[in-house]
Amino acid sequence: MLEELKRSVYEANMELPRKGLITYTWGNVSGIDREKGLFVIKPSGVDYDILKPEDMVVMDLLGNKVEGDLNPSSDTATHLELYKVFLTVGGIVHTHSPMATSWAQAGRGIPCYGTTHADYFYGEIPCARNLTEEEIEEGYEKNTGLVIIETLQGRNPMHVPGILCKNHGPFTWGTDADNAVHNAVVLEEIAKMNLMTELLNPSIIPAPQCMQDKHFMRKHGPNAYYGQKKS
Ligand SMILES: O=C(CO)[C@@H](O)[C@H](O)COP(=O)(O)O
Repeated sequence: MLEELKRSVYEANMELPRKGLITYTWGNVSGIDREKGLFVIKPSGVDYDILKPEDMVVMDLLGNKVEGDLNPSSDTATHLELYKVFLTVGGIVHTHSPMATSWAQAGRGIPCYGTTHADYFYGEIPCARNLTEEEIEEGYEKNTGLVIIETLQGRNPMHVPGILCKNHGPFTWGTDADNAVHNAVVLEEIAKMNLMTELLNPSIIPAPQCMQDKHFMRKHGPNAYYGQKKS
C-alpha cells in the first residue's frame, strides 16, 4: 500500500512540469494514507528531471520523517496542517503556476465569471492574507497552513479545492494526489481566463448565482452550499 502511494504521489509530481505548472524544483505534491497515518511528499529541492519514485519521503502526522534518504519538501508543515483539518482531503499540491501566482502576488481572489470555474470551485477562490512577522518567525510553512484554514473557515474544502496565498502562490487539494493536480491545472486555466476576461470587460461581474449553483451542484450534489444546506 505504501509503495503504491509513493508511486502515485511520484506520478502526480511528474504531472506538474508536464502540465506547465512549475519550473525547475518549484512546487510539490503529497498524498495521504489515513489508515496508516502517513503521508508521502516530494523531497525538497530536487529537479523534476531527475526525480525518482524512491526519492519520495514518508512522513507521519506528527511531522516526523518515517522513510526516505532526502529532506521532505520545505512546505511539508503546510501540507500537514491541512491534512489534520481537511479530513476528506487525500492529496495536496503547491505550485508557482504563473497565472495563479500572479493573482496571489496581486492579493486578489479569483471570482467566478463562468461555468468552467463553477464546475469545479463553488464561489470565489479566495486569497489568504499575508502572515504577520510573528507568524513568519514562529513557523512560515505551519502558519501558511493555519491561515489557509482560517480563510476557508465554514466552507467545505472539497467545494473550494484550492486557494491563493498572498505574495506566494496557489495550493490545491482533492480526493487524492492525482485529483489535487487536476484541480491545480483547472485553477491555472481559470486564472488565465479571468485575466483575459477582465481585460476584455473591466466592469465584469461574477456569473449569476443560479448558473453557479446549477453547474456546481450537477457535479457535487444538491447540498454543496457554503457550509449550510439549501432547504
Ligand atoms: O514556495 C516555495 C518557495 O517559495 C517552495 O514551494 C518551493 O517552490 C519548493 O520547495 P521544495 O518543495 O523543493 O522544498
